[in-house]
Amino acid sequence: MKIFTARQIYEADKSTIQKEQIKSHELMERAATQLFEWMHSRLRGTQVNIKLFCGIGNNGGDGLVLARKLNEHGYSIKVYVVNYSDKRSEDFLLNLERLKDGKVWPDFINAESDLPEISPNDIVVDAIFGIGLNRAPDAWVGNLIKHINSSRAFTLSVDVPSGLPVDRGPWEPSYVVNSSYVLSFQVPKLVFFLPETGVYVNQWEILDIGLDQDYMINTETDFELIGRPEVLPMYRPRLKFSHKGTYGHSVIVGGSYGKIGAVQLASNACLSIGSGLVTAFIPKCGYDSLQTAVPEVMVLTGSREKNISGIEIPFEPSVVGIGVGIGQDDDTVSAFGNFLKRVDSPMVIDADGLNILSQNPEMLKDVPALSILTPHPRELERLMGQWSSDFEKLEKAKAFAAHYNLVLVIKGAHTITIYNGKGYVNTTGNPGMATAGSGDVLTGMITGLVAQGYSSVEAAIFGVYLHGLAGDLGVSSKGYEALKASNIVEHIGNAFSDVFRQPEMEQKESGQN
Ligand SMILES: NC(=O)C1=CN([C@@H]2O[C@H](COP(=O)(O)OP(=O)(O)OC[C@H]3O[C@@H](n4cnc5c(N)ncnc54)[C@H](O)[C@@H]3O)[C@@H](O)[C@H]2O)[C@@H](O)CC1
Ligand SMILES: Nc1ncnc2c1ncn2[C@@H]1O[C@H](COP(=O)(O)OP(=O)(O)O)[C@@H](O)[C@H]1O
Ligand SMILES: [K+]
Repeated sequence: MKIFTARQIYEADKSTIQKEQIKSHELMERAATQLFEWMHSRLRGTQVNIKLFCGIGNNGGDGLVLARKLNEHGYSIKVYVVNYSDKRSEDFLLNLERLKDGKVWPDFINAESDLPEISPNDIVVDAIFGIGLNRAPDAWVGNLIKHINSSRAFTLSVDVPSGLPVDRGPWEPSYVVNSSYVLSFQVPKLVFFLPETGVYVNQWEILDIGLDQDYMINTETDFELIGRPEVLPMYRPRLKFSHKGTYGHSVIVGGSYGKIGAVQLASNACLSIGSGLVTAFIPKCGYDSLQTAVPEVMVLTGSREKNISGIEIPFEPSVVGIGVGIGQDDDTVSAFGNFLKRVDSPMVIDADGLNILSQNPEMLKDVPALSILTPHPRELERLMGQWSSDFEKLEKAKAFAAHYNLVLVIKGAHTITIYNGKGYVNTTGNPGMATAGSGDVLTGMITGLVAQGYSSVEAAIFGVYLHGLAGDLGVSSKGYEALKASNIVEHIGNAFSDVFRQPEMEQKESGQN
């Protein structure tokens, strides 16, 4: 699913109005009807106090239409107009009159007003700012937002949490509504998925308001949300007359004394995702344990006992995944540098492999084109320097990936794969996966997909998706705290099956942060 910028959403809006020959207030009515139906189908007339905070633009207009409909259906509502500017939008004004026609009289809040009482049992509708926010809210509006946040009432945000700009980080983090639930029009917004701004969104759902499909289909976006519909077409079915050679021979290079488990996890994951053959290249000390732990994996050892000082692979691997548990011994660093010079097919580089590149940036030019680098945020910072916001991080990552012609997998709660100027935002995974070794599993999975003939970018996107899904399935039996990286490996097969499961009903895009 494409992720549009605010500018593109306004264009889609305009295009819809032109094509359908409708007025903008009719589109607002359509959007707010969706909001109403969402609430009504859940509340079914429950007599709870609903407090609607409406700005003076179109987001506020949506809130006023919703208020009118709730009132018509007998809900107990109170409307507050947050009067932050004189420039009221036409559709806001039209709907203010319509609301008054229904005998609902909003309270107008300005800088001098007392803060209205909000009980934890109320439902707050947050329609103060939408995607039109273009500067920091004034201090008094910010204080109102803080007041809403401290009320502990269930807070339903219209389109976006108020105070959260959609194309940059917030000016003042405490002036952003902490939404319990965001009902976002037509398309998800990138900020829902970034670590700095995703924290304002507990759960989100898309409401289809029928924006112009031609525009949506034909407009290129810089980011895409990756769910089941996006990965299904990537799947390469296994062929009846295939054999293990059909699915590639992966080599996992890594490990050092005390960190052989990383290679065990990666090579086990590599097998479980379907690589025909897997060989691990490790220092001598890991031989017995690895052979015992994963008998299906072949093991090659270097000449040293505790770390790798030279990498010799006596056959042509389909792909190499390198770096997990490898350490940064001087001899390992030079072995890694020499190896890079000798290999020219794409590889997967993780963990200390990335740290070695950061310490020795001259090696970057030897990384084969289309290699996949899988840094967590600290490793990414070492690779490309600091950033001041998530948006800057993404721009820097795009430039870095383009400069070296690489695929960059930025790991996190919503892992983002960067390639060729685009970002692919993953939707699977959970905080149970914040556990030792889960990154090693991902390295093995992506390596195993490349071995089977997936392109680098597909292997990264599909591997990240399956990894998160395996983690989600693991959590359903283990719980968040007890989930271990090896449980993720155990669920790789179930993750494949889940991709092909027929959804019980037509899937709506929604998510939980
Ligand atoms: N494009 C769509 O798909 C649709 C959008 N609609 C709604 O329209 C919203 C966008 O409405 P608007 O463009 O009117 O913008 P907003 O309602 O988000 O903001 C209102 C106006 O306030 C001003 N403003 C921005 N930051 C401010 C600040 N810090 N202090 C004071 N004033 C500030 C701006 O001039 C802005 O246009 C969407 O979020 C959505 O809720 C719906 O009505 C219908 C369809
Ligand atoms: N809160 C979270 N939500 C979803 N996925 C997560 C979360 N925390 C970590 N992960 C995933 O777990 C993996 C952790 O990788 P990494 O930090 O390299 O671990 P390690 O070095 O221990 O193997 C990444 O794929 C990341 O996306
Ligand atoms: K809002």
